[in-house]
Amino acid sequence: MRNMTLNFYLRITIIITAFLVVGLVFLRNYTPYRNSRPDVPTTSLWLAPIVWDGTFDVKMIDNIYKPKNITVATTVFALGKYVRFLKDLLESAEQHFMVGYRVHYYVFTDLPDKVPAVTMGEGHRLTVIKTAGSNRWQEISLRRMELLEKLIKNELMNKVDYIFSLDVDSKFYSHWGAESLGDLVGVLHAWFFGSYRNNFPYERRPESQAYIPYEEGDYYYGGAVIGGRPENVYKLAKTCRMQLDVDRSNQIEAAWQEESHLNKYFLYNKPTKLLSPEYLWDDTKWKFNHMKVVRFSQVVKNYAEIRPNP
Ligand SMILES: CC(=O)N[C@H]1[C@@H](OP(=O)(O)OP(=O)(O)OC[C@H]2O[C@@H](n3ccc(=O)[nH]c3=O)[C@H](O)[C@@H]2O)O[C@H](CO)[C@H](O)[C@@H]1O
Ligand SMILES: [Mn+2]
Repeated sequence: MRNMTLNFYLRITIIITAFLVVGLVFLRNYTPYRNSRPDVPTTSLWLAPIVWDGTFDVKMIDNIYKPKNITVATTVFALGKYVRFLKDLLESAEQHFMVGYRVHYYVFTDLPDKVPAVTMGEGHRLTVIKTAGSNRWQEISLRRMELLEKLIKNELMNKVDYIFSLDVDSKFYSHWGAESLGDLVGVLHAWFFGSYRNNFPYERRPESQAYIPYEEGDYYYGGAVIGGRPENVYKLAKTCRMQLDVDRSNQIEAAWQEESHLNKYFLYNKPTKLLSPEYLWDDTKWKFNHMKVVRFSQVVKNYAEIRPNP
């Protein structure tokens, strides 16, 4: 008799435990309101989403964006020896970048013959734009703002839905889709994410238009990824170009060229969407636990060998 009661209580306990376990698993996996990434900030202080793996559902995102039939223009600058990065960048982009959406790459180069023939996926195409080279890498990097401004004004405005400008010395390693789209998009620089703002390498000389005082600043944004709607990217590129012009006439060049001006711009014109360092990693960097996936990364390069000047 005593054994039977014990058995009975044991069974009840097993059944209740089973219900609890199933319930907890259900809550963890199926509650749409759970915070799936408690280990990282997923919004900025102005409530712009910060895109991390686990914070979005690709299928839901595609259901929203696919019917819109959008076109994403993507600019890449490959001047001088940097043309060698095009092959890997474009081939990996064709595997991972905006697959299933219309993409129009614009490759700016002084060496059009060296642009590799890469097979484009459906709806993807590429236009080469011949551009003058320079013997200063700083000049090449910062002139991107001016050329982007012109391209948008002459070609892209009212024609494409979104724009990305990407560094060429990079490679895609994993999915980069419509979750990255927004009105104005910036990326959190891998090396400075989580760092105190007085450590950010903003331009600190008040004589420069890119100046940011130590007590200001939200994030340090990478210059390698800029995105958004054409009218917003146009305003950004034009403003940065004008600030670069003022600096030039005052014979001052910001610490990190157009990246410094971009950071100043984003301080006063907050991006509406922030991409986590998953979208701009660095192949040389040690990975933290919160980095579940690397989508796009700067490849290892020998600066002395590849750049036209030190
Ligand atoms: C990861 C990241 O955020 N990188 C930024 C950083 O250093 P980086 O070390 O990434 O700069 P970089 O040498 O890659 O130059 C930026 C880009 O300019 C182009 N280029 C440069 C030199 C050259 O000879 N030919 C050529 O085509 C190319 O598209 C390259 O990707 O700071 C730069 C400005 O100082 C830019 O803001 C970069 O975007
Ligand atoms: Mn780069």
